Amino acid sequence: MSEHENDAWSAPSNEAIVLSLVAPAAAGGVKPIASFKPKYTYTIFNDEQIFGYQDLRVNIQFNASDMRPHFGLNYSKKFKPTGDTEATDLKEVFSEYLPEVAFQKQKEFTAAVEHTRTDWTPPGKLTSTFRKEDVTYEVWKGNLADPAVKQLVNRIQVFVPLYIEGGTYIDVDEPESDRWTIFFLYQKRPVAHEPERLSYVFVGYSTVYRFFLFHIPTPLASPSRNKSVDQLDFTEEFDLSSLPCRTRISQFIVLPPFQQKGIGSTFYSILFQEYLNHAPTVEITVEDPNEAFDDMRDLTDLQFLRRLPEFNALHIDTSLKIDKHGIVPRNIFDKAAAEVVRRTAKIAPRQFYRVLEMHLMSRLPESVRPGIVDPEAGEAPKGKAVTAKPTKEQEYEYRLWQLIAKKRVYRHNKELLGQLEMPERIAKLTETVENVAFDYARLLDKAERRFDDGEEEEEEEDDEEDEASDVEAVRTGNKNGKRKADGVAEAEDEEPAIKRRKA
Ligand SMILES: CC(=O)SCCNC(=O)CCNC(=O)[C@H](O)C(C)(C)COP(=O)(O)OP(=O)(O)OC[C@H]1O[C@@H](n2cnc3c(N)ncnc32)[C@H](O)[C@@H]1OP(=O)(O)O
Repeated sequence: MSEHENDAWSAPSNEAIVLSLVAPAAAGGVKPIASFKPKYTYTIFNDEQIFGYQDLRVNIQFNASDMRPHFGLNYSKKFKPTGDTEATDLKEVFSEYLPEVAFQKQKEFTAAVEHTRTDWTPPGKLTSTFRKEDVTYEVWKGNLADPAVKQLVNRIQVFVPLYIEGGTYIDVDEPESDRWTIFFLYQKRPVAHEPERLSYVFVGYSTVYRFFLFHIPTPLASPSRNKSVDQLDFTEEFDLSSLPCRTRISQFIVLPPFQQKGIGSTFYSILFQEYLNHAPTVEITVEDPNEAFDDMRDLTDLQFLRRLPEFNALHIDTSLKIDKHGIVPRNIFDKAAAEVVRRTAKIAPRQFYRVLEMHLMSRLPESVRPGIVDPEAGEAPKGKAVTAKPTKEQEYEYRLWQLIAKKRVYRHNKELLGQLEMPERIAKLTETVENVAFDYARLLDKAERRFDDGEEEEEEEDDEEDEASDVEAVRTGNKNGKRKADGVAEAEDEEPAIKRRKA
């Protein structure tokens, strides 16, 4: 087949697939509430192209409440098989991603939507309610071992490959499925033809996994955690869920129609609060976050930490004297006090110390505080007031801040650094810390704009100190992605790799 003919029968899958949330219509049948396109389809279709149809539309409808899916196809012409070439069997392709119920007849789907129980509620337990723009949202929490939770997860997992780059399905049948907690986020909106009645509309969800901690960190947060697994008496009956654990947010999705409204940030804060109050959780981590999630998390963590007086009390000790050619002092800020805040806040070390750096940077005198300047483009600082020339003391404070950042960046990239010659290292570290500062300035600017507009009122390392001086460097650096800016994308924490199994 010629390239031209091939093109005539190919459709971009990101365009051809249309997802929609539907609800019962007043006059019978179903009506769409929201329609949206996938972001990624490369794990499903080579080159994100579907072969064999003209005017193709793949309609994946979901009953907005229980998320029962329906798979439908529309096209004007289908390619007639020639030799080994035939149209992609779309039903077969999607049967790997959608549960069987999706392939029932449209009539059956419509009847099921029409007959959704009026008292239907999401599975699990209602844990939180909040309002945004006069709309009520509810967060429901359930365990994957609950069949109703499992059924709903099976229906919505298709959003993972469609919206999370590199995201994989969770194995709903794994023997220890009870280690998964699922948070469902729903909107409650009035039914069009019965305004006094409210119905549920699915907005997003998050999956959270519990890792048992085999080594209990010190100091212990409470005497009840004063056990390691070796010390437990397995002849006694005990509740495994009471063991100290690290809680990891694995997948987190807000569907496109609900994005950019502050809903994701609120949902994340609710999850975070849930585990702050959960005694066995020692640390809350996130699995392989992307940049959008990182931004949302940085701003939310910063806002949360700034509410803690002990965090606000952390400062750069400008009385410290540093020797240009000596080692970096240990206590440019009070490390012991910071560690107490970190453990109380249950934030993983790398995330906590990044947010602390960002906060300390925001407290630098304006004359030396990095602004939103692209160090590569050499732009002028955006919106930065023209300030007086910094004093020597101010410059010294800024140098101390740089040392904090350089030390952390260096430590996280030690192996790579070892491969560079000293002059190259110095240059790379300096450049990377400039990029980190640029990224912090970008985030602080967002934080200022977001938290000043009243939006929030709606809401209810190892001990080893390296002796790196500030003349050392990292190999990689990317000005916009902080993970890249910090060099190697290292794991946020260390834990047994027992979770991911593709269904
Ligand atoms: C661990 C993981 O799973 S990583 C993968 C994360 N998930 C994905 O990438 C899946 C697809 N994407 C999503 O699900 C969502 O986009 C998320 C979860 C990343 C973010 O959710 P959202 O609800 O859009 O977040 P939220 O609205 O709080 O913040 C996003 C933006 O809206 C802005 N915003 C915040 N509040 C408001 C508001 N009230 N009005 C308008 N905009 C707002 C924020 O400042 C932010 O701006 P930015 O894009 O410049 O950073």
